[in-house]
Amino acid sequence: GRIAVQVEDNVVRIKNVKVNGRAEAAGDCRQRLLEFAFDYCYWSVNPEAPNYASQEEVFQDLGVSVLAGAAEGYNVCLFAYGQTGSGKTYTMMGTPDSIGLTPRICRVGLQSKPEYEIYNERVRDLLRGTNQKKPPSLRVREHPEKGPYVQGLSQHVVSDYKQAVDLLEEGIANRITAATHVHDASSRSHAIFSIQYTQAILENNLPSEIVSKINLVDLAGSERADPQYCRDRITEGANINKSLVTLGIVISALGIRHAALSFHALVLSEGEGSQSSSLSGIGRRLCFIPYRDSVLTWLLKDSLGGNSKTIMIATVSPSCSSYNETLGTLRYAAHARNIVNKPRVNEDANVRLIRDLREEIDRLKSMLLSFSMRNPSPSLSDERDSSLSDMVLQNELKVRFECTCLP
Ligand SMILES: Nc1ncnc2c1ncn2[C@@H]1O[C@H](COP(=O)(O)OP(=O)(O)OP(=O)(O)O)[C@@H](O)[C@H]1O
Repeated sequence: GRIAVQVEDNVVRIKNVKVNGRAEAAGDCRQRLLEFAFDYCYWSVNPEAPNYASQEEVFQDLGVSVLAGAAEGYNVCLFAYGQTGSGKTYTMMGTPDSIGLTPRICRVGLQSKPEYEIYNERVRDLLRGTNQKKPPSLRVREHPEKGPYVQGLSQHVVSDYKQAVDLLEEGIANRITAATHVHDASSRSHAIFSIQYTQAILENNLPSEIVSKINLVDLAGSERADPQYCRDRITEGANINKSLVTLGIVISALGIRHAALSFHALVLSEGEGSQSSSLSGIGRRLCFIPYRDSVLTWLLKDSLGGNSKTIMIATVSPSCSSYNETLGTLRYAAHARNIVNKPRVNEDANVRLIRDLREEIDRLKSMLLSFSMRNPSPSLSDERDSSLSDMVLQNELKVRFECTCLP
């Protein structure tokens, strides 16, 4: 078809087909070009074009920041969303001649690698190595601190790139088989590659570990995530892809919540406290985030408004014939930009405790020193001295005990 999309720097423009092609009617104020700005925009239609973006360029912009975030100790999530055939799998996995983000990220270093898919709200382990025709579905549970996780998912330790890529290929092969078992195309399932990135470090001469999680998500085609679906429709029919609809609702709700909180902060700064507190109460009620309405959003809870640095890749077809889908995807992505996450470094709890206790010991020791300098007579300072010395001793014992608990 004709090309309806243009990319210039970080702006995507789409020709409004409802206006273009018609003579400009008097009083028709609809825009001929609809514009969306993002952090990065890539054009990959024609390799000869001067602004053609290669897989390497996308990796340098996005993959490197995923690895940098994980190295700093943050959880990171990168997910691809878009219409069927628009290039999600190409971007996330690539082809043998043009490898995508996931194998490039694996190249740099990883420790263990569960891989699973969500199909029709059921989670299946793609690396269990079972010959069963229909692999069993796994349960999703929620840990009070670590968040949602898949119970019983297999973990695979890898020591080099080849092992990682072999696992990746096994998972992709199983994903297709699993989907055909239930008479549907591969794009009807979401694949999540979860990498546990573990760094062994020495902090203050103590061995410690920083564990961060990288989730690389190749979603099913978004054409079912019609914006006209309302929450009630989710419960209708077993074949509706609940996950993508809920993802859309979660993204919108998070955007609204952020806008409501920003408005609340603005009103507060203008000194209208009582009015603003009732407003924030309404905002909270209106902005309930239905993460648990689908397995996908439940598992990605941290990546959407939680403890994670998250990148959303929206893939679109440049063709006029995909106008509605492309516009829908760009609008979803524009909503997703409003989400504010709260990432924090996953510090080893024992190491943090030891650091606090050591700081306390130093503080008590300096108190002891200044006290004995101010009171040179031993009889005066004896009592105070001994209680401070006791505290120092107790803390030193605690530090020794915590050190023995470290891995
Ligand atoms: N930027 C690109 N350059 C070259 N080929 C591409 C590009 N994007 C996609 N393709 C090719 O187009 C076809 C469809 O892409 P892909 O499988 O990645 O779509 P998808 O969005 O994952 O679809 P589905 O939702 O059905 O899984 C593939 O053959 C892929 O190799």
